[in-house]
Amino acid sequence: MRGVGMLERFDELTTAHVADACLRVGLPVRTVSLTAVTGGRVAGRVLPVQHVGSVDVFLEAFESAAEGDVLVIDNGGRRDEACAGDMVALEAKAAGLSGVVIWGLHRDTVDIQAIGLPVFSLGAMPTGPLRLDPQPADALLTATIGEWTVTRDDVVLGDEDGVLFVPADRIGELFDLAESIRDTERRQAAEIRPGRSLREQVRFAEYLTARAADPSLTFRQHLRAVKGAVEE
Ligand SMILES: O=C([O-])CC(=O)C(=O)O
Ligand SMILES: [Mg+2]
Repeated sequence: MRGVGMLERFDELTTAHVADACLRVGLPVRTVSLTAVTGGRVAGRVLPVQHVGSVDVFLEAFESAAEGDVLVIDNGGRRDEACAGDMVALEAKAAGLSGVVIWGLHRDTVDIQAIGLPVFSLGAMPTGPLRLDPQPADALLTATIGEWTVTRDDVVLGDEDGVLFVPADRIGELFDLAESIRDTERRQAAEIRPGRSLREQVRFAEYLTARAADPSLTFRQHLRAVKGAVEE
C-alpha cells in the first residue's frame, strides 16, 4: 500500500485507533504530540532528514523522494529556530510529497495553511536558523522524533491528535485491527447515546466483583474478555 491508497484507508481511521492496534499486537506505540498546522491528515512512507541549520538537506531528500512520501524532519525538538516554512512546504508538494512532520518549529504559518499540504510541528517562530552545524553522515537515512528513530522502513500517520510511526511492512495488518477497534467503539458509542451506559455494555460491575476477588485483574484483561474497546 502506497501514497494515495494508504491515505484513503487511513481517512476512515484515527491515529488513536492505530496506536491501540499497535498495543494489541505488541508493537512499540511510537507516538508524538505535534500540532496539525494545516489541520490535514497524513499517511505515507517516511522520508527522513536531519536538519543542521540549512534547507539544503530537504532539497537533497526531494531528489530521491517517491510519490506520497512524508518529509520527516529531525530538528532535535529545538524551540529556538524554525527550520521549515512555506518554501519548503511548496517544494515538498511539487515533489509529490503528501506532508511534512517536524520535530521542531515551523514558520510562515499563514502561507503554509494556504498551500494546504499537511504540516505537523511543535509550534511556530518567526526566525529561521542562525547557525550552521556539520551534517551527520546519516542525515538522509534516519530521523529521531521525540524518543523514536525512524527510517524509510516506517510509515507516518498524522491527524488532529498528533503523529504515529508504524513499520511499513505491518501497515495492512494494523489497519485491519484498527478498523475492528473503531467499529467496536462506534457500536459502543451508538448504544451510550440512547442510554445504555458504557459500564453496562462492558459489564463493569462484574469487573469490580472479579477484581475484588483477584486484585491482579486489570480492566484491559476484562475488556478483552468481553470484547469491548476503550483504551486499546
Ligand atoms: O525556515 C527556513 O529558513 C525555511 C523557510 O523559511 C521556508 O521554507 O520558507
Ligand atoms: Mg520562509
